[in-house]
Amino acid sequence: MGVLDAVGIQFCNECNNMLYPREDKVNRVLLYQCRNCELNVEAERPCIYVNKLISTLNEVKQINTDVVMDPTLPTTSHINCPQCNANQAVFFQSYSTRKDAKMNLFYVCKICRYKWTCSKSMNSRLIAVSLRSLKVQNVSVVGSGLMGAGIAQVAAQTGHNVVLNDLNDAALGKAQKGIEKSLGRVAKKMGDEGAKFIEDTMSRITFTTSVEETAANADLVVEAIVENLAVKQKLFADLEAGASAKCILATNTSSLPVSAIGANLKDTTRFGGLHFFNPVPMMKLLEVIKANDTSDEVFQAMLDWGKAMNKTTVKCIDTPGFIVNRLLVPYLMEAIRLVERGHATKEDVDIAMKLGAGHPMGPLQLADYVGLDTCKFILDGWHQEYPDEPLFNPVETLNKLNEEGKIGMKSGEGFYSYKKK
Ligand SMILES: CCCCCCC[C@H](O)CC(=O)SCCNC(=O)CCNC(=O)[C@H](O)C(C)(C)COP(=O)([O-])OP(=O)([O-])OC[C@H]1O[C@@H](n2cnc3c(N)ncnc32)[C@H](O)[C@@H]1OP(=O)([O-])[O-]
Ligand SMILES: NC(=O)c1ccc[n+]([C@@H]2O[C@H](COP(=O)([O-])OP(=O)(O)OC[C@H]3O[C@@H](n4cnc5c(N)ncnc54)[C@H](O)[C@@H]3O)[C@@H](O)[C@H]2O)c1
Repeated sequence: MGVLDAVGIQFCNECNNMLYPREDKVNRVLLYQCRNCELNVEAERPCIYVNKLISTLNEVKQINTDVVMDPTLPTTSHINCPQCNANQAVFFQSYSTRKDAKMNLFYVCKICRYKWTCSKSMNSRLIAVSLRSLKVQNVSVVGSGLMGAGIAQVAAQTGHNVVLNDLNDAALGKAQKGIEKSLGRVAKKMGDEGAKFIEDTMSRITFTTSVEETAANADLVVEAIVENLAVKQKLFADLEAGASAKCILATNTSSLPVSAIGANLKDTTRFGGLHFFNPVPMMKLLEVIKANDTSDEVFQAMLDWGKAMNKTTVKCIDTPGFIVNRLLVPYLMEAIRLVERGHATKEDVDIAMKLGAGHPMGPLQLADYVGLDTCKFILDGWHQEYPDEPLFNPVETLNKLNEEGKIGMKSGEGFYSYKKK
């Protein structure tokens, strides 16, 4: 872009008009001020990017695609990119000196950086939605394993500032490599913009072993550590001690009661469940769980954040397995029982469910993918809790494979072998 005056564009929370940056010279801080109402707020960051546009026929060409990194700009998930179809675009209004010029909105895709414009017809709704989702900007993720790394990656991809926490540097190093690898798979579909996309995304993630640093500036903390009630409860006590009063605390548990995990918090209204699916970058669903005390405001903010993460959200109360796992656990276990009874081979069960029910993986493949240790852990827990429910009865083959250390893809063998030949 040529040499243009610097102006950050943000929209007013009160009346949806544009906010203008202004320097408070006495206190030396950057402010955003509305020219329509009284709103006058301190900018979250003392920095604005250049995205002023000259209203000419070539407006779109003049947009600097670096605006996707501008933390002051809203992001919409309600419009799909005409080039790559992703629904994560930053948007802003045109600046025009001509009286007769229509007000246009300009979009830049956060994924492939395609630039486009369209008229302002739908913008009130768009802006309202985006402002709500912007409430959560700083996301901390605790546990950098399979799920935590994926959640951190998607949060960073969608423009959040992310802190990723684990117990030691070895775990964080592994997570970093995993995220880079996954981003590489996404980026290879982006052509020339791919390398920059990886760099930008990685630059938004801070890796730490400090719980204090994890809690300090977070608007939302998502916990994805080991599936153990006491360990999770202790972590949340530590997080609550270091987090701001309005920080939302959420668990990604697969099988434990959400309310029990948050039971010892001083403020249980800010706590709920955010259940992601593996692999997080690919799976489009997020289950949002209202625990016993989750406030309506917190629940809405979690739903909004799910959209900002580019996931489709479904709501569920705090019931075992929520929606997906309540149906998936019996289904996977019934598939194993069917093979145990000798009614069909494991290969045929998997083919049948792929081709006959349209599933991307058959149930035994999926059990291997999830991990047979995880499957057993969930089943045993539910069997203990609900001994009269035959769907949760122990499954012999599952126990045997676990005893043999064949716990699925991650160990190289489960129902199938994944060893490189
Ligand atoms: C007792 C029971 C216990 C239940 C436990 C429940 C656990 C939990 O609570 C709930 C769950 O999560 S339940 C589990 C819920 N999960 C399910 O149900 C999963 C069901 N499975 C699926 O949806 C598909 O098989 C996959 C999406 C996994 C793979 O897709 P595919 O087509 O079969 O095979 P492909 O050839 O490999 O990949 C194709 C392309 O996809 C892309 N890509 C893939 N992974 C990526 C990543 N990590 N990053 C980035 N990109 C990734 C990539 O572009 C790749 O191309 P490339 O050229 O290779 O780079
Ligand atoms: N694997 C799945 O398919 C899946 C899907 C949805 C939800 N979940 C849930 O997500 C959570 C994590 O599962 P995962 O598969 O990512 O596990 P994982 O074993 O891959 O990762 C867990 C990570 O948490 C770290 N950790 C343990 N205690 C910690 C602590 N006190 N502080 C910081 N880090 C700690 C471990 O070092 C490890 O890196 C579990 O609650 C699980 O039920 C798993």
